[in-house]
Amino acid sequence: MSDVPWGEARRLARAAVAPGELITVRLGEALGCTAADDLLALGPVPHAVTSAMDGWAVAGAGPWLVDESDGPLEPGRARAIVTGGVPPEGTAAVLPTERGEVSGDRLHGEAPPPGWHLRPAGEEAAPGDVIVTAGSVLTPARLAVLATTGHDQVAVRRAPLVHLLVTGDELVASGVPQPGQVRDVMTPMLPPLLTALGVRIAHVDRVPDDPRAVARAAEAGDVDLVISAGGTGRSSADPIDGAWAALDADVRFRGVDMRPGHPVSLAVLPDGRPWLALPGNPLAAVMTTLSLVPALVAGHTGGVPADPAIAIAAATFAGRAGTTLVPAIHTPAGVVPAGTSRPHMLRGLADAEVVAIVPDGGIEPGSPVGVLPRVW
Ligand SMILES: Nc1nc2c(c(=O)[nH]1)N[C@H]1C(S)=C(S)[C@@H](COP(=O)(O)OP(=O)(O)OC[C@H]3O[C@@H](n4cnc5c(N)ncnc54)[C@H](O)[C@@H]3O)O[C@H]1N2
Ligand code: MOO
Repeated sequence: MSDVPWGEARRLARAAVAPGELITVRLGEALGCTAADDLLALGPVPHAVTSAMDGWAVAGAGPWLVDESDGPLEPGRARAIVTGGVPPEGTAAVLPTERGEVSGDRLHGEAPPPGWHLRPAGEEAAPGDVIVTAGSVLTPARLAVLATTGHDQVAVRRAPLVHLLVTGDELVASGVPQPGQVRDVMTPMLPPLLTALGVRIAHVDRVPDDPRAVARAAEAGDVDLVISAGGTGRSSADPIDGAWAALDADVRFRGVDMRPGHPVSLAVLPDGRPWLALPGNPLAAVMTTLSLVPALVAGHTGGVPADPAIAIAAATFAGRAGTTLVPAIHTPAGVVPAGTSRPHMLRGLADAEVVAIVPDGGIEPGSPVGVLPRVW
């Protein structure tokens, strides 16, 4: 099986995941879920004409007689109003508190232009406007928009539950590693990184480099996705191939034409759960996570993985064959490589603000380049 192109790997990843269960949740429980349908405004926002200022609703020319009644406002009259208040019928404009002065029973001030500080009904949304499109992740601002337009509950799909397996007999969890040992960076780094990309971490397990142990660990756990780190190679110490063979997994790709990270592979277990196998080199694990996890999440939630943003290169980004992912930083002239970014190194990534997606042949200064936003 030869390496698949980067874009094709993202399509295959999205297609490998069946949509998750459709549920209805109250707004307070919907954060991070994905809207299953287009959501429409249930009423106009604002619901009526409202005042944008504390002050007085006025009608006709001033000075105005300050009126404390409830009925329509007659010309030559003013009535106190607060921000968001519904002005009485007949209001021509709102005079803010700081623009008027009351002496006796009269309000003095410059006549406001008609409609001043009056918000029209439905200015933000008319009933039936699509306010959140199907497939959108429900962020705090989207939940607020749903609340203002009258929603109490929404039909959603939850973020996928993930079982993370970290392989590597050489790994140690604390202290300065001795020769032959490697400090485990995946266990502290991947769960928050994956969470930022829209998954829920159900379990994190360190497993030995033994195909049967890895297969057993992957079978346990009621989750939507399995993600493993390490062991994708072909040596006897690499357990992923053996675990997939033992579980009769359907391999969708074995390797992607990307650097770093070309050994990344994807299979689907007989019970339908996809398993993304990240390579063990730490920067390769992050670059493959950034490349493919959003596509898996989109498959589960019915969303669409965001396209890379576009930045301008302010330096040469050397491209190897296929797609090269390069940690980069912003400068006033554009993005430049972050440095110290070999596949086994994380210092460049730690300082990076974006990851540049460099096509075959590289990018010259002044050219646009796709970038992925920081979640690391
Ligand atoms: N003969 C070949 N050897 C290698 C190839 C190849 O094509 N042919 N590809 C290289 C590339 S590229 C990568 S990436 C790695 C992929 O290796 P594995 O997925 O099998 O990962 P490991 O062998 O388990 O680990 C590789 C490297 O990363 C360190 N590692 C692993 N897990 C962790 C962790 N949790 N924290 C910190 N460091 C970790 C591990 O100790 C190894 O040094 O294969 C290359 N070799
Ligand atoms: O995927 Mo590997 O990083 O190119 O070390």
